[in-house]
Amino acid sequence: MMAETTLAVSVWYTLLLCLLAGVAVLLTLKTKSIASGHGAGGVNLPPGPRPLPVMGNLHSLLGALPHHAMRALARRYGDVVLLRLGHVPTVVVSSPEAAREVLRTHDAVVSNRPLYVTADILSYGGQNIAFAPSGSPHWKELRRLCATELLSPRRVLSFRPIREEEAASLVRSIATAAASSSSPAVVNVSERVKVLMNDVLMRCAVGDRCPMRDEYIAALDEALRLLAGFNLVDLFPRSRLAGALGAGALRAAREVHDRVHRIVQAIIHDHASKAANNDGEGSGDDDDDDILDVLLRLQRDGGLETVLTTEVVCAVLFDVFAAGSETTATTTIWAMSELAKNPSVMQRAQSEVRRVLQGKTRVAEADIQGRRLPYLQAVIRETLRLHPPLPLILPRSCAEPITIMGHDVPAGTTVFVNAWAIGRDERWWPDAGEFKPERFDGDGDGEGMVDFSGGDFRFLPGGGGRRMCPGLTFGMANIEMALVSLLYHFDWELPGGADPGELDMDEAYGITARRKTDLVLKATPFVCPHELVNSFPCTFS
Ligand code: HEM
Repeated sequence: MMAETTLAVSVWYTLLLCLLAGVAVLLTLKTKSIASGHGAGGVNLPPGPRPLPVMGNLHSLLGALPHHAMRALARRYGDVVLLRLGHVPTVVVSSPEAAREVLRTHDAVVSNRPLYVTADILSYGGQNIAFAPSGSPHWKELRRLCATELLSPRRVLSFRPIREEEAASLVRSIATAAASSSSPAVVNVSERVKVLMNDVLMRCAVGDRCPMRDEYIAALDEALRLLAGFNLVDLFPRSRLAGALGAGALRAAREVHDRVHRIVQAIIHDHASKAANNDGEGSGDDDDDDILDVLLRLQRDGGLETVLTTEVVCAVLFDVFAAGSETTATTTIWAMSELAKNPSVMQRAQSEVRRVLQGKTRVAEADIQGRRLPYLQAVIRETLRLHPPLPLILPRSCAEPITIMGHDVPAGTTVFVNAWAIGRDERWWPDAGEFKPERFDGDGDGEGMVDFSGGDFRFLPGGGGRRMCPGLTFGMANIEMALVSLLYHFDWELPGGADPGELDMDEAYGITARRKTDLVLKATPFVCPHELVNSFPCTFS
């Protein structure tokens, strides 16, 4: 349903763009070419395609996903390309050197996000972590809280039982489905993994007891769709016509925002009354606290650089859920897709997992911690190289004029780092299009664990610099637990004897690069989950 709506919007939008292009050509308005790379007054602008009047270079992005179209432009014009998307001057960088200049050399100047009209509504006017101005005490305090409280290694560890329980429940449901059919179960892996990650994130964020969970998830899904950008009101913020034509997106953003806000307020109210019943002590044990418990405690205690109003609490919860669930589900689904497409890699990953967990009937995190599964970790990294869930990381905005690779970039320009294109570039990754986890495997013939904490600019799944993702440790723990559980308990193959090499790997349009079609695989139980050991026969090695 949502995919259909998105498609309808894109078709409508494409038609509108074509109309605008037609009008522009008919009027034959003269425009200044920026392809030469020289702007007025001897400014050395980055090269790029010639913009049309009104729409700028939007037509250059038509017919392909934005990160694909941007890679094609980089191949033609170079690693730093200037575009005008509607009214918005935009630079796209597509090499590690250029990314280093954005994320390290000019980090302080390029660390704000452009606050599009829809993002402004959905982020409570930039009061959340992802859209707050980077120099502000508010953002600094929220980032500090992420590091020390909300997403700290200790907090991530404290969510271990939630990860284990939810992964076990996924395994149980697949095993039960397999038991009820005479042949291996056909499993919609995409749907199951999305539910798993939604449930894990929801429990970590607001606890078990959220009666409005499904409604909240649906509203957040809609919010993510709107946040994908490329709405008329975002591209033409100064145009009254675009304002009128794009009023629907604005209305939808306000409506979703109100819905999310109402639900979170009710959840907060529920938490607050439970805390009151516990004499204000939350759960009583800091390690049992969910993220909302922590935020409410900090709100009560005060003494922060910023005031945690209810709006700020809602905005931070929005961040945690919206940023955390989609990225981890998308990565897990792509990892399973690549493994299904590359059976020898699947076999090697499964052998490692089954050797380490031999004799167990359920996956406990304590058994897989540390470097016990180096090949599986290499599989996750290789997945993130080929399928970074945020292919253009998140947009940055240039506060002052800067120079990138010798090109002048004016203040106010939106900057995209095409992490997807960099990860697939033969110049830095031999056999770039192939799924070869060995390149990340310190024990194999690869170069070992490439740093993915933003220090190696060939590999930027979590972005870099001061705005780098604060949730990577949390995300990786969720992804690893899901993959280990799926690989340990089941053998997987494509249904109907389909050729693995033919598996559809197309991406859908959106803020994240998810699969276009659901991943559907055949699951044959290999190790029975604990609760079902005596219920039906499983294959044991
Ligand atoms: C594999 C999992 C994940 C990936 C690949 C990922 C990727 C990213 C990327 C590329 C950015 C933009 C960074 C930049 O502009 O340089 C980002 C920002 C962010 N991520 Fe993640 N993320 C993941 C998981 C999570 C999780 C689990 C959470 C929280 C529960 C989270 C919370 C955030 C937040 C709050 C920001 C905004 C940071 C800021 O603007 O200061 N992420 N993430």
